Amino acid sequence: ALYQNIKDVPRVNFDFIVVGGGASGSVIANRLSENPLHQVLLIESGASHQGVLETTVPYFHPFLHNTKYDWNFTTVPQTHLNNRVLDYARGHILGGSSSINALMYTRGSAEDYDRWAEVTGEDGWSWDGLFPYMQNMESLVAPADNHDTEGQVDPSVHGHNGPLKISLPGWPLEIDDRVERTAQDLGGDFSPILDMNGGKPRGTSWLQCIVGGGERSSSASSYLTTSVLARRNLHVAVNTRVTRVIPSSPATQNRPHAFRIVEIATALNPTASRIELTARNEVILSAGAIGTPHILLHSGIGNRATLNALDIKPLVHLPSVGQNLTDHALAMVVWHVNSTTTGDRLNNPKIMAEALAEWNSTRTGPLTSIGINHAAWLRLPDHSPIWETESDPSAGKDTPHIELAFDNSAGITRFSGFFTGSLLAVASTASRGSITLRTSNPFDQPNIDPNLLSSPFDTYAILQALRKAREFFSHRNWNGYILDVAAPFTNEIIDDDEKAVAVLRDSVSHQWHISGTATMSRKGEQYGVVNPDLTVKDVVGLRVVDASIIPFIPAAHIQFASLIVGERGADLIKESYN
Ligand SMILES: Cc1cc2nc3c(=O)[nH]c(=O)nc-3n(C[C@H](O)[C@H](O)[C@H](O)COP(=O)(O)OP(=O)(O)OC[C@H]3O[C@@H](n4cnc5c(N)ncnc54)[C@H](O)[C@@H]3O)c2cc1C
Repeated sequence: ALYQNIKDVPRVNFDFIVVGGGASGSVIANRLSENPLHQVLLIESGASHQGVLETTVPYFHPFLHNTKYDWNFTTVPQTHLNNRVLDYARGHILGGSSSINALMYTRGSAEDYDRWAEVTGEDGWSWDGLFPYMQNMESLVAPADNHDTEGQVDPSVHGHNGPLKISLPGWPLEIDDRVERTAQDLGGDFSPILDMNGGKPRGTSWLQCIVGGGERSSSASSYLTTSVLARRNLHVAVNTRVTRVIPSSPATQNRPHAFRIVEIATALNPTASRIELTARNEVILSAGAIGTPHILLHSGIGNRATLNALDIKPLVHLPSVGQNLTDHALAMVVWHVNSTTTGDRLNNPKIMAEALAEWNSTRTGPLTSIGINHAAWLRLPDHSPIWETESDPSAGKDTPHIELAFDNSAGITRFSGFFTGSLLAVASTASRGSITLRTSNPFDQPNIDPNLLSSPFDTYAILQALRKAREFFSHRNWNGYILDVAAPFTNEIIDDDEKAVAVLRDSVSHQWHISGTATMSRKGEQYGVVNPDLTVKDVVGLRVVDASIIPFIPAAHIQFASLIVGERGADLIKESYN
């Protein structure tokens, strides 16, 4: 059942306590409670997703930022972005960031996951090892407009019976045909491919979205459905913050600390009284790549010296907690267009009201989409000058360095006028940042430092993404449609390395793909936070299952990766207890 307050949860002995009901945590809670003998408690700091319109209407995703459904984090000043402080949205709601994200469904390359297997020495993390979970996880369903998707997706690489609904965009854009023709005519790295999610994403293809029947398929709406919530052995408490995990038995000479107790604030404020609950088997941290290291550090699991400096008693010296933070740098370039019917027309309240009425009555129309129907995943050429000084951060030759996603509007920047352009992202990231504590109060946000564009590779790659987008939209297929490039860019700026990089440093943000802050590594390895089975190193009774454990970020939007970590993580836990 779902409880609004932890105090309402009937006192049962929980076998598993899952902290955080986000993309990964919802999967864990579902899969572990499939066994009626397992008593599972899921604790989520945010509210329930049920009845929140903005989480259901795909087009409304940006409207969830800076609301109570967002943790409303900010980064530390970004040294390589002219010291700008960036907003850092994270879902504060059941389903976590999967309830507020931009719904793009991308897996990355097979090589991305094969690299996970290589660094952990555990074949189960390879693409082939994960493939059965991909099939079990998804249902590829019809797009909202029911159009024929032949030639737009490869059904053989997708699942058809899983909880997560994915589909092709259900609202055609006036640029679709030009995008397709331009990819074909330019060829080379832009060449069309059937499905970016088949393991070899390089090229241009139709985007898949985490949408079914015109609605968002968050991990809450897909894995925590009414019937799952009705399981007698699954207890979900929302509006409940975990502050720490606490040793249930102290370390001795031959036995490490056991961390099976969670400390919980009885209300969402720092002075609220705390209660403790104990898991018979395990506590599973799924609080996301900010929340999980935050909890670990407050629990005394982290770098001994920095914990001491904050007067937090260090219990387990794991200096990698909070390190290795990886995100994708993101920018956008748009052109004015000779049209008044781009996605920007939805900024007109009357047109928006009509679109909402359509969505309400039939779950069709523009609001079923995110306004992006295609993406291109490109590599920098082998002869690129960057290789003289920088090594290749990608997982291999089938793995892209940059992403362009073609938007028939000014996208999330939403200035007035009519536009078409592209998101620009560094898909294989070289920069690394960190999460560290500011204070010993678990209610204070940590220092979040994605350290964007700290690597010359990332800076070079986002510049090349900008130029590739210009190349794409300069093709004659766009004659008569594309007009001038919009501010802050001009053609002169795009052509000039120094000027373009200066503008990028003023406009780049992150792609909300924070990961890697409790990374997995081989058993016995010096660095890393969790073992390949996701148990926390040097303790018992505690695992991490969320985007924190990702050792190298895939060249993709990473909800897929977070879900697959949840699916395999659940299986690893089941193996230990069945
Ligand atoms: C704005 C935005 C846009 C994005 N766009 C895309 C996209 O288009 N495609 C894509 O694939 N990915 C996208 N992502 C990324 C994707 O959503 C995340 O990578 C993924 O959700 C991470 O999963 P997670 O389980 O690690 O963390 P989350 O999904 O963030 O879940 C963590 C959960 O833990 C809870 N929690 C944290 N701390 C505590 C605590 N102390 N006590 C109790 N509960 C706690 C949180 O409230 C949250 O529910 C986007 C993310 C955002 C924020």
